[in-house]
Amino acid sequence: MATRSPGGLTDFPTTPTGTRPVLTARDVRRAFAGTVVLAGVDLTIAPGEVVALLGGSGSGKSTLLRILAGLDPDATGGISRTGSQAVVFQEHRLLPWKRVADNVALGVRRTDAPHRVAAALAEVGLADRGRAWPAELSGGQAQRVAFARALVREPALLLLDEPFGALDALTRLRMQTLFGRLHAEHGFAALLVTHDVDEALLLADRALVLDDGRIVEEAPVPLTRPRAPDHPGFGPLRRHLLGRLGVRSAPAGGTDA
Ligand SMILES: Nc1ncnc2c1ncn2[C@@H]1O[C@H](COP(=O)(O)OP(=O)(O)OP(=O)(O)O)[C@@H](O)[C@H]1O
Repeated sequence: MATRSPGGLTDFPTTPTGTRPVLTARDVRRAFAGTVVLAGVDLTIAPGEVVALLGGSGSGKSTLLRILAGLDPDATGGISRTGSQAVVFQEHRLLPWKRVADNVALGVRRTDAPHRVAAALAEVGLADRGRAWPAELSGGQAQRVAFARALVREPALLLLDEPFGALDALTRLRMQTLFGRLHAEHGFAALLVTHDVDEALLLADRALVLDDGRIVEEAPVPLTRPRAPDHPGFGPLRRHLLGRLGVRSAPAGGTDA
């Protein structure tokens, strides 16, 4: 980020529970060749909080996530982070010339790495695939490895850019369940970029809608977990969020914006 260093952001507020946020972003702006994509975005994520970022195609979700991940030096604004973070993209981004365990080990530099890599692979249900090559995995398995590579860093914040977007419907559902379990066990915070309102309602504590370069909606999702896709509490929230996304009717399922 161009304008402020993390050390200069000590005046940023605490969360409603009084804890220090894992991420605070203030007045984030980005334009490409004179076209404004982000026109001043503010965002605070509390420890353990899952925030879904919804928005139409081209609304700037991935741009914002890349900025928050520190991958866009040309953006402006202020960003403050507490703790480590890890990113999972829609594509697994595994190195094809490294075995699965070695890919996961890229996330960790400590001397107990082999033990932690094995534990992370077990957590995503791939304890026996450490010696496999990425090309030998299904799409869903490869994405599990991407999650293991992120988990092994013990992140305070996971930044997720459509992590289930390339998977078939059944695998996607399984991965959403896995995410819910990992979140319950590890307590990381997450920013989940998604097109899918139902995915946001299934996984998030709060859903944001990005439109015209700004956060135009911030809806708490105060539903108990575990949640299922047919959760009775989804209806009004789904209709509300779809309305904010400019979608009039809200058929059950298939709610991609
Ligand atoms: N490196 C770049 N150079 C030029 N324009 C870009 C660049 N990256 C993003 N954009 C533009 O910024 C806008 C927002 O893109 P972004 O990928 O952030 O949207 P998105 O909400 O993630 O979209 P989708 O849901 O379709 O992935 C788009 O108009 C896109 O063309």
